Amino acid sequence: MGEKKGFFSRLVSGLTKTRDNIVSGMDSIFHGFSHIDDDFYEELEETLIMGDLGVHTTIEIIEELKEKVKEQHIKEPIECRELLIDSIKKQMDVGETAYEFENRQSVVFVIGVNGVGKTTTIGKLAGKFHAQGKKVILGAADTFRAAAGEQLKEWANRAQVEMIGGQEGSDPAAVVYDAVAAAKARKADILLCDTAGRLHNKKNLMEELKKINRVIDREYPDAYRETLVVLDATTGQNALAQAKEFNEVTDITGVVLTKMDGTAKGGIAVAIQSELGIPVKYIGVGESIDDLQKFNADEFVNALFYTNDKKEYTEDEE
Ligand SMILES: Nc1nc2c(ncn2[C@@H]2O[C@H](COP(=O)(O)OP(=O)(O)OP(=O)(O)O)[C@@H](O)[C@H]2O)c(=O)[nH]1
Repeated sequence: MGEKKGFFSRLVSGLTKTRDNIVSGMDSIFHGFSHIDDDFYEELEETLIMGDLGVHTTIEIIEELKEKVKEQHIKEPIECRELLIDSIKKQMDVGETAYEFENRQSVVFVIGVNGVGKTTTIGKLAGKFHAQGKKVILGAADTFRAAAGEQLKEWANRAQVEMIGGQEGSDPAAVVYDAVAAAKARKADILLCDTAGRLHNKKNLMEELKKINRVIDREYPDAYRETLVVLDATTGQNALAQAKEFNEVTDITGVVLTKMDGTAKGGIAVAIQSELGIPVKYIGVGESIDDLQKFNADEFVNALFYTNDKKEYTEDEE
């Protein structure tokens, strides 16, 4: 394995396509227009929407830009660049992102539809926490899909953590009950539960999550709760729609955005934080166990727009 690059430079290289999609388009508008007019705003708007920032967020960003241009008597299109960057950061502001569950005795529910990278993400999280010396248990409560348990077991082995459950067709709440018993018996720090992600039947999903929650209320009341929804960044607006639907079913405390390596649709991170007010807590940047990073909105925007700035950010856990 090659030497690990710093967080910032890895982000910079991983976001190449997203940058090409959003920033290059914007920069050619800034340079292509000689003055600020309606066409200029329209083209910018189109670029941001095409860049997956979301219609609602884009409109707010453009409105804010128009106000600032007026207030500050700005004449040159290029002067809008910094204003736009600030505005995107402001849209993404969801306050400080809490990772309390990492340092408390906790139960983490991981939800997401098939194929988004849920199992991989759980494996990566388990590997990360295990490497930090934490005791981790995996609860294989996605019992609906055939082979989900086996796949999770492979990740449990890779991360060197114990997995409970995994039998296709068993009751998810029963798996969680067993996993909680194991977590208590082994004094686990973090219980990571793979939970189902069937969105086509929201009512059932809601009931299932409620039932699982009741088990935890009863059996493990002191455990800190975290609910992460896993979304595939390459699906763009579809990921945003999924997040909205899951948020109607349960209280999501964070998003994991997978496949950020090499996608042109990384702008979806802006839409998620802006339109849902939910922090993206981690991003997946590859298929192997250490390809998961904590997400920081300001650094993300900086990595998109200030590519020449090769600051080496290092994550404390790395
Ligand atoms: N490039 C890249 N691929 C990823 C990432 N995360 C997951 N994948 C790949 O995406 C595919 C689907 O991942 P899974 O973890 O199996 O997805 P899942 O959501 O658990 O899907 P089911 O098991 O079908 O429910 C696999 O080939 C993973 O290797 C990532 O961050 N980057």
